[in-house]
Amino acid sequence: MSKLSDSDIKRFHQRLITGIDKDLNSFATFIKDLEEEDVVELNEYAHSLFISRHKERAMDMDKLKVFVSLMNLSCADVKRILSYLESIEYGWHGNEYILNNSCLRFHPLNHCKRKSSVCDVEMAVDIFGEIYDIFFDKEYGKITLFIFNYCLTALFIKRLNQDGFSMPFFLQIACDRDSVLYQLIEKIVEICDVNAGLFSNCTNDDHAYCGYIHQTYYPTQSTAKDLDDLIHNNKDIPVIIAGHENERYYNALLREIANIPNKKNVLGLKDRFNFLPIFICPMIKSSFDNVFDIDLTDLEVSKTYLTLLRKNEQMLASWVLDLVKESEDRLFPQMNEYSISRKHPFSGKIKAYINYISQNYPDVTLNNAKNIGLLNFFFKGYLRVFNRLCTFSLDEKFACFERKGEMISQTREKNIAMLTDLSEHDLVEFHRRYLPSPSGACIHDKEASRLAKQIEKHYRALKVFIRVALAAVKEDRYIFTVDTLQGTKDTDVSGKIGTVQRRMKKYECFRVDLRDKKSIKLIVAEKPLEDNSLIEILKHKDFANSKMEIPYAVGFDETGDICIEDISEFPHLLLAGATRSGKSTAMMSLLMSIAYKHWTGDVNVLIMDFLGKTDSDFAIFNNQPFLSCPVITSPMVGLKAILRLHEEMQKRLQDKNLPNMPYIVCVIDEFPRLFADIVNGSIESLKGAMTELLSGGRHAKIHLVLAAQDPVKKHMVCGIGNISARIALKCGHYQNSVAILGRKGADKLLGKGQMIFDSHERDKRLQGSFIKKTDMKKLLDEIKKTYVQQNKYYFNFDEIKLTSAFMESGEAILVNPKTSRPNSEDEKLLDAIMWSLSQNQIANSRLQEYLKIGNNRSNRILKRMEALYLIERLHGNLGWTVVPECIEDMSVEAIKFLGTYGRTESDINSALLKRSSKND
Ligand SMILES: Nc1ncnc2c1ncn2[C@@H]1O[C@H](COP(=O)(O)OP(=O)(O)OP(=O)(O)O)[C@@H](O)[C@H]1O
Repeated sequence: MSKLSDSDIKRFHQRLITGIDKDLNSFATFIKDLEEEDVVELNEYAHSLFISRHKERAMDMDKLKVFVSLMNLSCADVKRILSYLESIEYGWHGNEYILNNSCLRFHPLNHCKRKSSVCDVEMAVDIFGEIYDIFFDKEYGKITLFIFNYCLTALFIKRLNQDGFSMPFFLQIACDRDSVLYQLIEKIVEICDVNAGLFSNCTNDDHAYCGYIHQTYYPTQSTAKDLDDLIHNNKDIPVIIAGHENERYYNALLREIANIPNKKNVLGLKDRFNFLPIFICPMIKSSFDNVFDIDLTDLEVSKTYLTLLRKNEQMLASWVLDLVKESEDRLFPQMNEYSISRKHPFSGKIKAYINYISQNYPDVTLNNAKNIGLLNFFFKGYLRVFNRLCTFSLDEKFACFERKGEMISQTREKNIAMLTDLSEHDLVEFHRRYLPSPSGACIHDKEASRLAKQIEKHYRALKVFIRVALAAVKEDRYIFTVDTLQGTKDTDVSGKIGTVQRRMKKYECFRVDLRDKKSIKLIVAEKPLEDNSLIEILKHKDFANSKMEIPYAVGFDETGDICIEDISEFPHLLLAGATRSGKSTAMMSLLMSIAYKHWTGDVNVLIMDFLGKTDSDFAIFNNQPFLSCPVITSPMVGLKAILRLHEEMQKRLQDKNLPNMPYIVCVIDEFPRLFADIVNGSIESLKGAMTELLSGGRHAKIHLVLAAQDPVKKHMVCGIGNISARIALKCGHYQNSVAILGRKGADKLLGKGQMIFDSHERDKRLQGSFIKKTDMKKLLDEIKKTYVQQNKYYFNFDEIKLTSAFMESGEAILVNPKTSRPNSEDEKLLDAIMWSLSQNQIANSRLQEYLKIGNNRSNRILKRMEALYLIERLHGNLGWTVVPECIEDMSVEAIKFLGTYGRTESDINSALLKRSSKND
């Protein structure tokens, strides 16, 4: 019964079933209840009954087939057990590898993979030359080296598993089915399949006796069957799983296999999952943490290189066979009896090597180090085969490599060591290039790793394929880098972010940062981000060491990094946003940055605040030595200040001492109000001065910072087109965002200092810096103490002088006193204003009483006074408060009105004086 055909077995089976039906039934029940291990044991028992010598194994399998057929199991079960029994026949059995190829197995002296000895150094030089040309070819060497070593590892996968090692990655390569590269990979896999025969080298008459032909695996529609086939028939050999013709089944199988390491125990595959396939597909679409994806669709391998590999296939394949058959010698030459008897002989050596890799290449992730360590470990062993083939003396030296342009002569051991060092280096390079930071590899933080996987999963469900890797963990956030896999665009990642965030409810902050052209960043945090400490930036070493002329601590970017910008580079800045969006806060930060950095008088500052509040928030800076004059709140004075600044610019441009002069930064809050309150005659000169300051100010070291709620052209009046640095805070309407940035976006900001900043770099999204008033006060006090005025060109601007100079100037707003007579309504208004200026508060009833007029008329007058910014309604309809405390607080229109009817500056001042004396 040396070779039974299937029909023989069937016939025999049938006879036995009818003959001893009863006994078989009880045996069948018995066998059905057996565990997997029991079947193994039964098989071993059968082995001990039937097998005595290796040579008889082929026949033993037939006997086993009959044995199993007797069990009266269902056809599918019989097939399963038979395939299992067949599969356990070859591959690793302890330290021995049983070949599946009858010719290689039974004709050790006469088969296609015989090795020939290397008898002299000339031959050694030739062989080393060929090895070098194959594995270290500049263009294709690294690919070959990587795949070849991966295949060597696949041969030892069972032994690795037994020693508690698993490969961190399965391998998936994208390449064209008709490419030379595909043929190259097939050839490498075939060379490394120890069982495959090399027919061109066969000296036996009938090479069908080989009994084994290497085959690529093509997935079918039954993933379970595929898996069964692969596990049983492709264990302990490298195999390609090809996905060019059956993409759907291929993807299903890849997903199943990629998930197996997680559920090996559940599936009962713990000791049987001994294969390491290479997946090859036309295009990489999937994304798994444990699949090393390499897209080589653009690589064109030369035919000459493939020919070189083919030419050497006999040598290469015979070395593989030797490595496997003599693995104890090749891989563990110094292993003593003690280590052989140990349960895990591999572990120590490989672990030490992996540690060495991760220490020597700190940028390489842990899993990559493991991969490199394992791959090069087998390559080292592989090269050692050569050593055994050499019959010449160990001490004999030969030169086959160059170092620094010179051939170096050294022993063969040294030559081998040089090649293994080279392969280590190339493998590291290869990993750096193709697997820079896979998720789950460099993510040491458990939570981050879990999060990365979740993110990938949610995106995958939306058909967006990405690989997520951790870039940094900051106190309250994770920053991931995202690599898109083929077919996925960057915009797919940002487009689906909302859906992914909704599915990951725990994380309130989920942002994609696409600014860095090279990589996408994903910032994930449980709470909305709250970096805004101005003090943190001011005390940061980058701020202290900054060589910028006028550094401004703008805020924090999405990843939590600080952002500092140079005001002198802007050269002017427009800052705009809705009310309460954070404009004043941003300007405070800018002023604090100047105060903190420049305490020797190299930057002078002018602050104007036209918000119309009685107490300007900027008043906190009054008396700070870097200020050229107290905060200006009156547009009239503002007008004069701009004219003076313009004059200063012209003066400076003629002055050769300009380089030594301080910078002047002029900050104007609610800039449009400056124009609103200036009468026609002065508007043109103000416009002209502003426009010239904006275009030429930088050359005179003068920089403007303009803030506005609504920066539409007609409000800004002067040409702001050449203000290239712009900060948009939250806008109420997208049109405002367009007015500031030229595009939408700022309308989507959340407020509270969130900003979009365009300067030399566009579209920076920042959280503006913030400092509490109390801290600001403390800090300013400290700054004041340390301030030393060193710059002798200090730009001093005296507000009082400004006011009177303005009043005296030809452009005075008070036109020809006593030239007009008021009509009766104006007369009443005139009286009402003069009377009100002497009051703190007024009420409709009191006004009626004072002017002796009725309710309607009084209401009209109050409305006109409100329009002139003279009074403001109190809460709860409790009357009006009178706004101006001094003449500078009065609007230009009001002064003009009074002037038209002959009221002079001294009239106004004496009315105001009455009020202040009342307060005293
Ligand atoms: N960078 C920031 N971080 C945190 N909170 C901020 C920030 N900027 C502003 N805020 C908050 O928003 C409030 C309004 O800010 P701010 O007064 O600067 O706005 P604004 O745009 O100048 O308002 P308005 O136009 O009414 O003057 C502040 O009181 C503060 O609480």
